[in-house]
Amino acid sequence: MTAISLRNLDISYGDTKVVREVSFDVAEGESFALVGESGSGKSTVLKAIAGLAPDWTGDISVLGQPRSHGIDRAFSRTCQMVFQDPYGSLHPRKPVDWVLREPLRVHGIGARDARVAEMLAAVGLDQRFRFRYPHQLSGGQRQRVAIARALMLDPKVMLLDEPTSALDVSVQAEILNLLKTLRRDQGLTYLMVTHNLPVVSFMCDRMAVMNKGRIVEIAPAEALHDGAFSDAYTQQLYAASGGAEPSA
Ligand SMILES: Nc1ncnc2c1ncn2[C@@H]1O[C@H](COP(=O)(O)OP(=O)(O)OP(=O)(O)O)[C@@H](O)[C@H]1O
Repeated sequence: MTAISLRNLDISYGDTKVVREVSFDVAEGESFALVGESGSGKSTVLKAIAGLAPDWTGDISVLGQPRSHGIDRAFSRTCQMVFQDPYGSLHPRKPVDWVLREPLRVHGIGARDARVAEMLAAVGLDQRFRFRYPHQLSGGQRQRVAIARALMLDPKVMLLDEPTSALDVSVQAEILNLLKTLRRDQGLTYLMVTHNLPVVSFMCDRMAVMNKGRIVEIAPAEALHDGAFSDAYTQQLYAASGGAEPSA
């Protein structure tokens, strides 16, 4: 089954169109990367899927469910987003326990204690972390909490926006390994934005390359082993990265 389907997606901020005619499918269970230079529109595509981009046209569907404009509760149960800066999804004055329960409260779901314990364990945090505040956590621990929060509603699709680029290199590897394990154990589909080709090589099955708001090439991640890309822009990106051997 197709997990994410985008057709002719155009996205604007005011009068400026920043994403043009973007179409691709991500299969269920697949890990798919969106790569490209800064400003090419990668994060904006994720935001539109998550309902955070105000002005878009085209078709977005997740697991066969079309996305409407604005807040879509049913949609957010199946599809959750993790941001580069985990502070974005953690309330600075609330403890981890509160942060993890919040999505359940919003959706009126019970069995909260057990779910909090289960998700903390799934991201490798001990139960004592429930009572810590975001400022008492390391960057890697904050990102683990943000991932646990995203998983609280048992989503099938995760939108990952540079989930490790704000972290130290050794912590990046830990979080990438965690994401890999969670994908396998929870049967998740990933759509991941990154500018880091080694991360694509380590984490992803396929990648779409964006340049100035458009997709210029969709290729299997294996192409990163020998740089066998058909598009000139992709070849340039590959050369600029100095190759793409896995980093973790
Ligand atoms: N809230 C906003 N208002 C106006 N323009 C925006 C807004 N957010 C992004 N843009 C513009 O949209 C374009 C695409 O931005 P986007 O963040 O999607 O790029 P990106 O490829 O994810 O870049 P990066 O890798 O730097 O995050 C850029 O020109 C950016 O300046």
